[in-house]
Amino acid sequence: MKIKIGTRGSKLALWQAYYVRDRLAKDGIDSEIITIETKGDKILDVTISKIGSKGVFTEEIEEQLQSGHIDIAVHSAKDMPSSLPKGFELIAFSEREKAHDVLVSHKTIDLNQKDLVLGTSSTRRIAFLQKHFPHVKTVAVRGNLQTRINKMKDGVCDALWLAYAGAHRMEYDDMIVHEFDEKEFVPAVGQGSIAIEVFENISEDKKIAVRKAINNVEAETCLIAERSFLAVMNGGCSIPVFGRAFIEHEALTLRGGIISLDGQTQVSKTCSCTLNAASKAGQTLAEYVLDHGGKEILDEIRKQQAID
Ligand SMILES: NCc1[nH]cc(CCC(=O)O)c1CC(=O)O
Repeated sequence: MKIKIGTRGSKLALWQAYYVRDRLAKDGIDSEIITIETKGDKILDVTISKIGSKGVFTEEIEEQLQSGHIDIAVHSAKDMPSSLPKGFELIAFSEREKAHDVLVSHKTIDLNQKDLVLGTSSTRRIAFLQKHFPHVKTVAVRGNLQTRINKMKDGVCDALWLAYAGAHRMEYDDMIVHEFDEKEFVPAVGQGSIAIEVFENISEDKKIAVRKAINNVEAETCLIAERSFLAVMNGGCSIPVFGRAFIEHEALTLRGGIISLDGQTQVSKTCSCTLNAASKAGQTLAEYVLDHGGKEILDEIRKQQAID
């Protein structure tokens, strides 16, 4: 059996693809990596929230899955929309890296510093910043991590606000100058996990083998909770929705919510449930958040984004 692995061509995407290749190799499965360029890689001059459409990093890859040119696609779980086009499915989630956010810089950073500028285009991060450090400015810095680091060194910003997982995988540990507490700066749904996507035409043999080699049941259970939360919140990547589940003592805890773009209003809640109730817990949590002010925040954001 040989598995054709599709991936984006960025260094982080390739890291993830190599990780998957190595896991498959441990099970004696041969594989080949095929890189695919996506809209999200090509359009670098506007923020992702302005490109707007869901799946800017996934569409071209899904075409290759559908045509059978690749068997599986490797993604950052965080980049995956909560509902996939018909016939597509996530069949495995890798063991999770630490899910929190960090600041990466070539100099020391003091978040209380007046004229500080942070590089991020994530609405979730900008909203959290407005809430906790309203004096700090942000600037959108797009491109792969290496490009962003170079732009920062050129003076575009003082530090980049990144997922620890990406910074660590790209070996920028030495440049991590601040670690955000994930209880307050709750990560995006899926952050730190790698997801395997397939199309329904894949053979059952391949599907079982890939799942066995890659899937981590704990991560999968957490991702089921987070993604069912996201599905009900109906948030694309341009909505400041956050969600993070973890497992402790055989119970699942899920924290999730939404924050207004100006950081003034946040609706969030933490709940616990048994492991087999993960999907239901995500749904119930989202319904709670929407009913307790989340719906108004979402409507307001949609109105603003329609004007932009
Ligand atoms: N938004 C793009 C993206 N998708 C996944 C990661 C990081 C790695 C991960 O969480 O899997 C990043 C960069 C970032 O947010 O810093």
